[in-house]
Amino acid sequence: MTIDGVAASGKSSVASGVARALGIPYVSSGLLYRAATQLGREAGVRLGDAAALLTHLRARPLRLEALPEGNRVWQGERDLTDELHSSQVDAGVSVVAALPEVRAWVDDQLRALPAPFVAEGRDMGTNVFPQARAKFYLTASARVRAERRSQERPEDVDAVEAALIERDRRDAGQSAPAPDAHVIDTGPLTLEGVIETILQVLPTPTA
Ligand SMILES: Nc1ncnc2c1ncn2[C@@H]1O[C@H](COP(=O)(O)OP(=O)(O)OP(=O)(O)O)[C@@H](O)[C@H]1O
Ligand SMILES: Nc1ccn([C@@H]2O[C@H](COP(=O)(O)O)[C@@H](O)[C@H]2O)c(=O)n1
Repeated sequence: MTIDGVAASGKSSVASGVARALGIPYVSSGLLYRAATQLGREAGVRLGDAAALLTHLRARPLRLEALPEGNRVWQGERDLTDELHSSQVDAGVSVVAALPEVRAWVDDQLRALPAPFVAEGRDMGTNVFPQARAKFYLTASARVRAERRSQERPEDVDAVEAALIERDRRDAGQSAPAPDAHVIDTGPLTLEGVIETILQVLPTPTA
């Protein structure tokens, strides 16, 4: 199944909860875009330079570890995960994610993972796993999302809201609900409420 949605709509928290209830892993595609961005920044590669970025990424392959409590990204023995949710990465990641070559690099890694799993991101239901048996798309107002996200960032809520709106604008080309997705406004719901809503509409597995 797939869970897509706008920035900070609750995708990874919800995917983790749903996956745990189902006893399967979840995979956070955004982490791979974030890792590509962070590694490009570190190496001084211009973020819009797909060829230079991919040469750099292919020389040091990444591994996405689909832990139920939170995915982690490794490069060899180095765990990059805790560096990937900074405001600097937030600000650069949409440039990297707009590159078709980087999208193909991420999609290949996701499609190589052993099923079943819950995939979360922007285009999981539309592009990467169009055959998924259940698809969800999470939304909430920018203000609600900023109030939640500002608990996790040093910036104030207005600055967080402006950054979320800008990231949504830049991501709009690859972030849309699949025609067969259930769209859920998480604004009035608790995290547990969103997870429960999804579990209730999941189709029963057929024999
Ligand atoms: N329904 C909800 N009610 C209250 N808080 C929520 C809800 N959903 C998510 N949150 C909180 O909002 C914050 C953002 O959630 P999360 O990181 O899961 O979003 P995301 O869509 O994966 O974000 P990003 O797009 O930046 O990766 C977290 O602090 C999470 O606990
Ligand atoms: N399927 C996806 C997932 C992510 N992106 C890009 O990565 C950024 C970070 O993703 P988060 O889920 O961690 O917010 C996001 O802003 C997109 O630019 C994507 O393009 N496709």
